[in-house]
Amino acid sequence: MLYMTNERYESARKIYQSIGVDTEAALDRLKNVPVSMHCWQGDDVIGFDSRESLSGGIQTTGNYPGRAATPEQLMQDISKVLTLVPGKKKLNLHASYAIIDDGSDRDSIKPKHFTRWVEFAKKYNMGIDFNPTFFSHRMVKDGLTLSSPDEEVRKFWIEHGKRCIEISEYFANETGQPCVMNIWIPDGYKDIPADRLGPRRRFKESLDEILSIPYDKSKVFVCLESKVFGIGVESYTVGSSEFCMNYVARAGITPLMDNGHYHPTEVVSDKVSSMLLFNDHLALHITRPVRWDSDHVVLYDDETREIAKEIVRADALDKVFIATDYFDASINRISAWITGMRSVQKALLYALLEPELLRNLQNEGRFTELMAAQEELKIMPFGDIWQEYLNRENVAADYVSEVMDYEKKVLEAR
Ligand SMILES: C[C@H](O)[C@H](O)[C@@H](O)C(=O)CO
Ligand SMILES: [Mn+2]
Repeated sequence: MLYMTNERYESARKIYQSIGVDTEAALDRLKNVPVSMHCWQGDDVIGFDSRESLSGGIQTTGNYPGRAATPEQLMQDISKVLTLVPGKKKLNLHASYAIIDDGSDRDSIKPKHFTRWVEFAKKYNMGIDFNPTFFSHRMVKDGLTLSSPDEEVRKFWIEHGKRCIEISEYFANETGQPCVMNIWIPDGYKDIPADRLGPRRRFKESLDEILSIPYDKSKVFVCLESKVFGIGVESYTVGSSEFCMNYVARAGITPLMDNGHYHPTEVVSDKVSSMLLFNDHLALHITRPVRWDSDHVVLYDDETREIAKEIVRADALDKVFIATDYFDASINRISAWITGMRSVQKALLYALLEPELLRNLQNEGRFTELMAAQEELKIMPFGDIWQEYLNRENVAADYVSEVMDYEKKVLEAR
């Protein structure tokens, strides 16, 4: 890896200054933007409660050695990742990562099943975000949870949702940071359904029941995540985009957009501005969809940059809850985490370094110059500013050798 000196930063700073961009302001802002890191990259979304195989139309492919199989191993791996990711982080947990020793099930989990996660988060000054887990469980019947025609099934999952709100509030109280609690259900049908309204009506009523419990809305931000289709659930998804957008608008909760959950030519970057005009907050799951898969490791690619640009241009870094969501078991999982987290942060830095000039060119109808300027920006000395950020955060640029060393010493011994 190339070693870059401070002189390179100084030179890059001046180049950005010449187009009206303050790199110091960008670096100061970036280090305070929380990115919520999903815990489920470390163990292929298996969790510690039911230990059932992964269901819900999502799939982790690959068999790279070293998967975290216990809470201790997962915490150990996350600790390693945290040393190699700069900036402010939150920890994003699924309910299936409860540490249970008393036979409790998902409809009866309690804050006490997460005390070790709270201790862990506090150690690293992290807030915790949370997700009820409506998959990989015996009470998923015919692929359905909150929309099931079976009342017993619905009741079970409604209780799960309620318990998760209580746990979210506990996380917020313990960490002193708000908890973003995201509801996503996998419910849907592989083939053409005979009734599309019924499941959606039942889902709506179930959500109403979950949200009927009192909770502090300044501490817990309940979100609803839509999806277009899942693996084996190709024809009909109960929690479609239209359903979720209408529901959040009516219930006053927060929309969550996962950029792997739309038709392949739709882009979330184009949706951010519309959502921000009508919502106080917007939550994002940043991922990288590839053909049928919604969950490849996030890269520093065009769409990730475009999403970041839209957030920054709208001056919405305080309104958008940014989280990662992907899982890859075909490569070193620690590296997958770091690559994805750093990619989001690089995209945010790129966005923070965008000159105001671009907007002016658009408003003045100078589209030829706008296109040329956007192309030129791509070859600005961005890498030197990123390197400076890593230096200031005391994080090594070359994470791969550290990860390989960890693989040899820790992962291979599992
Ligand atoms: C673990 C899931 O990926 C996650 O909770 C959900 O957000 C999703 O994106 C399902 O496709
Ligand atoms: Mn998601």
